[in-house]
Amino acid sequence: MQASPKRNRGRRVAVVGAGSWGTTFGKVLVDAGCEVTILARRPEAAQEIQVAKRNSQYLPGVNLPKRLRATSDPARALEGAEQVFLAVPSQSLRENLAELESYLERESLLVSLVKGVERGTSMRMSEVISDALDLDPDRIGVVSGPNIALEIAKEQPTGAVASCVSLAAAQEIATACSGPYFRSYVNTDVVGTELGGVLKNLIALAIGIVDGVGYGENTKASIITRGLAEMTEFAVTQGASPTTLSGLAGLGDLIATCQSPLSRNNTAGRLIGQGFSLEETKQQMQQTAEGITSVGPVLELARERGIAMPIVQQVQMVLSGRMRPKELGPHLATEDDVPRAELSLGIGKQGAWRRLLGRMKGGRA
Ligand SMILES: NC(=O)c1ccc[n+]([C@@H]2O[C@H](COP(=O)([O-])OP(=O)(O)OC[C@H]3O[C@@H](n4cnc5c(N)ncnc54)[C@H](O)[C@@H]3O)[C@@H](O)[C@H]2O)c1
Ligand SMILES: O=P(O)(O)OC[C@H](O)CO
Repeated sequence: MQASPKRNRGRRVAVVGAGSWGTTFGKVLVDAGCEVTILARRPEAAQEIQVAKRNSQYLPGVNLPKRLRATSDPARALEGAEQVFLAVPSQSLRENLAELESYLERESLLVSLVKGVERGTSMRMSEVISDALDLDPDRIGVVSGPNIALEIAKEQPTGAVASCVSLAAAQEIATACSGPYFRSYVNTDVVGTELGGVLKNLIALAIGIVDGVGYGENTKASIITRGLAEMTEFAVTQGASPTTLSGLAGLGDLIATCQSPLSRNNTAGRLIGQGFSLEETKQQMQQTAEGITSVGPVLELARERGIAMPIVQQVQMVLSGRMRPKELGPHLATEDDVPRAELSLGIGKQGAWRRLLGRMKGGRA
């Protein structure tokens, strides 16, 4: 299916959040042919996008499309919007939803662009949406992939995955956000698509840390490779399909985030690796680095499922000052320090890879 702006003619959508991703995604949707209004928290931000077609704080030097509208009035932003894309920091999604609830159209799809989990509940964002708005899962979608905002704002081509338990809804979402430089594929694995985006941030923090220390490509390649195994085992125990983790929303995003100096998670890790404290790092960063808040809830879920995540665990220890950055590496030894087969992390009797391999041996996978 060749995406064409014509397919989206008359399709009204809204984007909540006028930061780097919300603004960029608004442009993606306009260039895909949709009628788009961004809901900005600050009236001045809405005014700058609406009038000057700029977002100088988050996307310096980028000219936004003339047809992109912005407002700070939720009623105007959400009126007639058949899809509402959410691009606010994960820890603020619930409060944003509470403010928006009374303005949402009855049939609208809610689509998370957010790559974090909620502290306190450890919920993924689709779960937060469902919990906060009591929506059926077939009205909740996710878009995720190797999507560094500034590159896309400059119209550099990329792909993403639009996911919903309803394939028809996933296709509607993918159609809305497929245009000349942004191509969306579909799947129905919301858990895997969402967790790919959450977990790659944690591995990107690790990469930033070792980069800041001055370690080279062997260390980084080992962390990326073992990090993907760790991501996959975790996601599969949460109900994801392993194939999603080897697609755009998993491996694809992992590569982009670990390689790009534009990544905020990678940048935050690098500052910590260079010797800045977590507090100093947060002060220097003017934007959202979701991995910093996701690391605790992810490790909590991992503990509940009886799986270990050695790299993520080390990231948490470095962030909390319990491990020196230069000690972080692909330390994949388990407590008993027994060498393991490469494919299996060999952790926990219920390890997902172990089950998967068992099924493969039995000819069922
Ligand atoms: N920037 C990217 O390249 C990119 C790409 C894909 C996904 N994402 C994800 O999108 C989400 C948003 O990221 P971003 O890069 O746009 O962040 P950002 O820091 O650039 O912008 C966040 C926006 O949310 C708004 N906001 C609304 N309520 C808020 C509140 N209570 N507290 C703080 N801010 C509030 C801010 O005003 C701001 O406009 C994150 O989960 C991120 O992981 C970002
Ligand atoms: O800048 P980051 O680290 O939040 O990463 C941005 C996107 O998630 C990359 O796909």
